[in-house]
Amino acid sequence: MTTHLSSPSQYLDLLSKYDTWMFDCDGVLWNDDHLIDGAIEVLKLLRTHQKQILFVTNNASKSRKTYKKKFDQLGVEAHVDEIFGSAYAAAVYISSVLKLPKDQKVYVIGMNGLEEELAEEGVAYLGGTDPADNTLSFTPSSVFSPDPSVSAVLCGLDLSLNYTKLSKAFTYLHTLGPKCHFIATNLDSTYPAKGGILPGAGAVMAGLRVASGREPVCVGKPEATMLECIKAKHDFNPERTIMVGDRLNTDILFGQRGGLATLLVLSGITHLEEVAGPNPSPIVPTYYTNSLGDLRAAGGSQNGSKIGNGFVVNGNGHALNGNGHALNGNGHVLNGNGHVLN
Ligand SMILES: C[C@H](OP(=O)(O)O)C(=O)O
Ligand SMILES: [Mg+2]
Repeated sequence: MTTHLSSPSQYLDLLSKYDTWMFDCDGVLWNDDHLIDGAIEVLKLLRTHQKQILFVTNNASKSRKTYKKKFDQLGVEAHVDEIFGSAYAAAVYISSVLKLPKDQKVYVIGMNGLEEELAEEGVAYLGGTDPADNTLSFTPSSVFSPDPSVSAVLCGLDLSLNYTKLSKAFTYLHTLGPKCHFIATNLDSTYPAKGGILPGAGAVMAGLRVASGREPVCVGKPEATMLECIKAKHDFNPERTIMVGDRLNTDILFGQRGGLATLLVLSGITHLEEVAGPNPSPIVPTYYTNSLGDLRAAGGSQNGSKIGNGFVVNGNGHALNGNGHALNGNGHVLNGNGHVLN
């Protein structure tokens, strides 16, 4: 059973319940470079309450360092060691879980964020943003001769996807068979962009999955690898940790599998009907609300200020009714001492 958050006291309750707040990025903090209204204020509110903040994104287009620049540009306080992306998770997986021998290489379908994280982890790679692979001209007669040192194919969001990359990645998977690891940064079918949605990493690698007949190992949400990367760097109590996301089959499932509470926001991929019915998803978040900005109500917003859901709140964070009387979480009118008026 999920709880729809709608009153200041419910948001306040969330603040007291959880010490560690893990945030998905696309669809929660921003859509492309368009900040979600109130996101900055809520993150500041959480930091003033000494909450542990972590960012957990499936978007493999940027490295942690490049994400830090995006946070800075958007005015969102974030520290590199708080940022976990699927590009980082993929590099750690290859170096520390697969323990790919140093003389072996990874063929990459992906962007420079993925290459930066592989390089940081000392993983040799080819493909990716190499100009020789980023060409639209292809000679179908010639199947290229694979690099004998390649023993893994890694696929992530690639805005420059083309047939050359697809055919090279396929050739490694097809000729080497099970000896060639097939790894996906994430399988998101789409991602939220300003004004709509666009094909995600899952769509980028669909052709490779069909042609090779193989399913990749996914390192991004909802899989555990990302949480293992976080645990390797940060201590936190799962029982007092909440994962905030916009996609049920990645963010919310990731939280559930990690034993975390989950808060779904409707500012990205998921629509209200998928959580409130009439035919809700079997993936049920602990809580849901319209947008991260709704949590401003937990901060004792300035008297009379509007918050998410259209509530006007007083200085104690209590919503006001049409006559300016404060209400509790159940909508009962409170007296000046916060007691319910009979
Ligand atoms: C949508 C996803 O990013 P996230 O929502 O995990 O930040 C992605 O860009 O594939
Ligand atoms: Mg998202």
